[in-house]
Amino acid sequence: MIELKEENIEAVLQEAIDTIRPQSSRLVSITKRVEKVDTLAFYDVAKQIRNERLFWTSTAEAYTLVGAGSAIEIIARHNRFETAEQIWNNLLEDAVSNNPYDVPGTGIVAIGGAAFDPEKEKTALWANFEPIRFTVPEYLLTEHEKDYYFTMNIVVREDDHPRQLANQLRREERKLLESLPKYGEDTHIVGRHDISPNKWKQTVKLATNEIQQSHVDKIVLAREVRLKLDKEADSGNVIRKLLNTQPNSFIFSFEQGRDCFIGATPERLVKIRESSLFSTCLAGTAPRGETEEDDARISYHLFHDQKNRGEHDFVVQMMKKAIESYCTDIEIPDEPVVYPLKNLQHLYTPVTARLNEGNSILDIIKNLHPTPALGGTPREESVAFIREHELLDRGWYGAPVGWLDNRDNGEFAVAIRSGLIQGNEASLFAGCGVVKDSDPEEEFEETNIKLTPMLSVLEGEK
Ligand SMILES: C=C(O[C@@H]1C=C(C(=O)O)C=C[C@H]1O)C(=O)O
Ligand SMILES: [Mg+2]
Repeated sequence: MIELKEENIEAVLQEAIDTIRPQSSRLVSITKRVEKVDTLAFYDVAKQIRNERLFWTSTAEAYTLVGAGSAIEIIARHNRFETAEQIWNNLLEDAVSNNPYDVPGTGIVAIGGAAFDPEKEKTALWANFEPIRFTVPEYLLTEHEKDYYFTMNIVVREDDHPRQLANQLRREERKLLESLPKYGEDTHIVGRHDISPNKWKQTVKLATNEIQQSHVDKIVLAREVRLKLDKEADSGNVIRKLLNTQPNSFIFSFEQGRDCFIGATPERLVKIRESSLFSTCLAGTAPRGETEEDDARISYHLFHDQKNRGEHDFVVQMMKKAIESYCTDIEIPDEPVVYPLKNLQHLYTPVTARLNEGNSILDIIKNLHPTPALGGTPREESVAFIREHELLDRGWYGAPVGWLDNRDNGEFAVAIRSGLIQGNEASLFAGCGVVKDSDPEEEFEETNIKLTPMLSVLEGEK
């Protein structure tokens, strides 16, 4: 990759075009620091110029990425992680980057996600979501420690005119950066259809039988709820409400035309910064209490409950084993803590480690996904059970979503507490870890509380 230090867009484009290989194209990326921008206003106005929008925020760190349009798409079907990595590396080799800032998530950044299980038959619901897909947005806004950066990614060809391109970029930049926040209307739920609750409970029973009779220890089973809304949902407004109601979460949106996969997940899969690795084990669930006392009592119970501790421990053990092969200095506390969210609380164990050289974030995701928090343990058997018995196409639900940049930074979360919105309809998803002594009614109730965050924003609360 060529790194340029040139302020003038036209000159950067000219130089990239002058040195292009004949009959080829090349990515040019230009980053600058800008005044404070309202990230939701940027997201909102983006829909006027492109029909693809992306949003990612880590609320705990006030870190946000907002993307508009798509300069490059990385799509892979077979050997999806390796293929995506190869396309990404080839792209970077020939790209021109003009980014004077050493800030994670600026410059050439690919944002995207993957399907939970590419071997499960895909239904029409997820037609627009590939087994793996990353987008390098045409326009990217990065908020990092209260500073704002704007990146333009342009694919140039040898017969392009730098001045024309630069003029268009400046026009669209002005539009994106100078808009005022404006939100779409709230929706209300006018129809709800839980897909086959009784059959789902029978599948939980089947899973507990399987666990009791075989060497399988845990199987995560999810279900789907179909909603009808009184109007088309505005994803910017949904994001705003998730930001208001779901602290300690990763709030994400992947929108293409009428399809929008959106959610607020508390579960980090992996974060890489300067070869430090951060991950989390999150499994074991209880509701929040009505009063402080009640809440403390529930939390105490969750912490001491053998069934939940078992569910959690399978994730910790797997995580330990998985990262040992590519990390040193691994630190995992012996006991979880209780992690409170707005509608529920989880058992939570943080993981930190130092990443050995030569491992990319895509290698790690490939190794970790699915953890026993979303698949089960052992991995192959539990995923095979899900593939055979679960009554839905998970699509991107339960799978990694996030971003990586050209300086080996990146972060991925597990896409739970989420839904696929399509105009005035939506599918929400929630699952839970089934272990040997799981009770189908209780697990069903657990999925209900996990659906609450998305249900309440689609019902127009806050
Ligand atoms: C599968 C989901 O959540 C997972 C299952 C949990 C559990 O069963 O206790 C807890 C957190 C997540 O690991 C979901 O929210 O859909
Ligand atoms: Mg559970």
